[in-house]
Amino acid sequence: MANEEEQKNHLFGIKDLGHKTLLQSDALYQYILETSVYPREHECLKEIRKMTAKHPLNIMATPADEGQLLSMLVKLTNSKNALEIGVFTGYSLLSTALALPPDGKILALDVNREYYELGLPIIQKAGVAHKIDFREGPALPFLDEMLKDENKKGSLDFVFVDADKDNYLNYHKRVLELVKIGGLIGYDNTLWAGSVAAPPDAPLMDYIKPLRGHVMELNKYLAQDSRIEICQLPVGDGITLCRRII
Ligand SMILES: C[S@@+](CC[C@H](N)C(=O)[O-])C[C@H]1O[C@@H](n2cnc3c(N)ncnc32)[C@H](O)[C@@H]1O
Repeated sequence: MANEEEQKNHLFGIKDLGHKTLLQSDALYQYILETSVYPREHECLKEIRKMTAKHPLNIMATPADEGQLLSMLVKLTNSKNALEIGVFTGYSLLSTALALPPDGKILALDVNREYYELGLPIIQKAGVAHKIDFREGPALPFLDEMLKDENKKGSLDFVFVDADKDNYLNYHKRVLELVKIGGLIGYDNTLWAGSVAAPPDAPLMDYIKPLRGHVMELNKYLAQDSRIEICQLPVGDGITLCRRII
């Protein structure tokens, strides 16, 4: 029978992991979803989530707790002009669009319009399609075009990047010029299924392996970039929030 100190340590996961952590099990994650996320999830977000769950690439979808975080961040920052890179069927896009004020705008970039069109009827039903400017194509050249317009520099309040991980550093260089001082950028998947902390020779899934180095390089870069303040959260697959300070 464990003594009181051991029981306390076990409860908080300190004994097993050597540090404080909350998410010790899938059951705890389900608890968060069922207690704090799903009861407050907009009906149309539920609909996109359930429709996307049937898609063969459903692993790409932004999870509902992360959508809730994005919504909170958009509101806390009083964001009006947003950008999303990597739309898929639109869960994070709809979360953001719903959180923006009635005259808010979000530019949404994705190489694949077909994914977006799966969620579009639901976005229209939610009454926020007028806030969205969707553009099909690779994001980098689009950002380069935007940067040619001096008026676009510093024009964004909020950016969410959730696309090709090997381009995140390229996105960072550009997006940091497009976001205003005090604006927020969220980079998704910065824990990359936990692989960033795995030993170099650990067996990794095929889609994880080739991009792990890029995610680790991004994390190092963001940590030393004096133009931003950062906060890496273990929500979803890891999201690093960057606030532009200069
Ligand atoms: C992880 S999914 C995005 C998930 C989405 N945020 C959600 O809420 O479900 C990544 C998306 O990035 C898009 N993508 C990949 N490479 C891209 C690129 N170079 N430019 C723009 N979009 C890209 C893919 O088509 C895919 O829809």
